[in-house]
Amino acid sequence: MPEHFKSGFVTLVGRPNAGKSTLLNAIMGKKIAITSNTVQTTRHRFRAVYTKDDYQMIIVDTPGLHKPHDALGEELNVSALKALEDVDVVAMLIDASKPVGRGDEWVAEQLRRSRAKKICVLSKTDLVNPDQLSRQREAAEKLGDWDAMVGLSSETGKNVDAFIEEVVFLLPEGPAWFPLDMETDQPIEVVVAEFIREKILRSFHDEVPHAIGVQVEEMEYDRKKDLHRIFARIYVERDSQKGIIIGKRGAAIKQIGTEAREDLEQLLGTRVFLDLSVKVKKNWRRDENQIRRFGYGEGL
Ligand SMILES: Nc1nc2c(ncn2[C@@H]2O[C@H](COP(=O)(O)OP(=O)(O)OP(=O)(O)O)[C@@H](O)[C@H]2O)c(=O)[nH]1
Repeated sequence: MPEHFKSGFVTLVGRPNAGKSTLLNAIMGKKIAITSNTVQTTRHRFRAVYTKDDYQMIIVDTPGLHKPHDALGEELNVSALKALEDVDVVAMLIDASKPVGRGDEWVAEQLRRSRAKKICVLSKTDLVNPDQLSRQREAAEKLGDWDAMVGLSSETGKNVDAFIEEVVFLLPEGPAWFPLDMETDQPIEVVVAEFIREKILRSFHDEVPHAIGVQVEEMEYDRKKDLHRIFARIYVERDSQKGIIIGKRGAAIKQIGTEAREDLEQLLGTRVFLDLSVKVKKNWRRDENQIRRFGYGEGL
């Protein structure tokens, strides 16, 4: 290990949809976290490990802070607030294309309790012009006492390196906390289930928004065929939602399967056989045990 190796924990916070998961993927240079336009996509407190010759950055992606409506919502809030404790750097993302509002102020207020170094990230700069960006910068400066401020686009990659440099600058010296070749602390089954859930969120938007949970029931690798066989179950809360997910003559679920398989083949680096089934489980979101079984919220 080089003499001045740096290492530490970084957490990404911000209103739902601010672009936290997309930034995490941009840093990692590959898709690890799922993203979608549906707010509150992220249900896990998820760690990604980014290691280079002279530093290791452990990025904690948190479910967005928001007002809880049900048990799942409460779990997510607890995750988000916990993520602020015991980290070295907090990066607060503010969507450059949306007016700074009460939601951002509330998140910034929560940050004051944290002793971590603070970076303000103006995200999605590809969506605004320079004037809009500088107005946003002024509004963001008023929100907190920042150690650094970066405007970036995870979509185009602009300034993602500059953000990484700022984080590394603020990290303390220390040894690597995780194996050098490790990229995430999630069991592979959880990552696979999340990739499937992403496709459902993207296909249906608001029709079955948060009522779905995905669990991998079985996953095996066939070495001879270089093929993963994955059996996953999609849980919904109502019969009508089951009908929507399956679609006319199974068309919708087939489409989800095709899209998920493409991503999974990239993730796993093998061919994938994917079997999806749908099951109704009434009110699972009010059932803390079921939320933990899925591994959502703080259950991990
Ligand atoms: N144009 C543009 N869109 C972006 C950028 N970053 C994220 N997005 C989009 O913004 C939406 C939300 O991004 P996410 O990364 O899922 O946001 P999040 O903050 O993790 O969301 P939650 O899980 O709800 O907390 C997605 O549709 C992304 O594609 C960016 O740099 N430019």
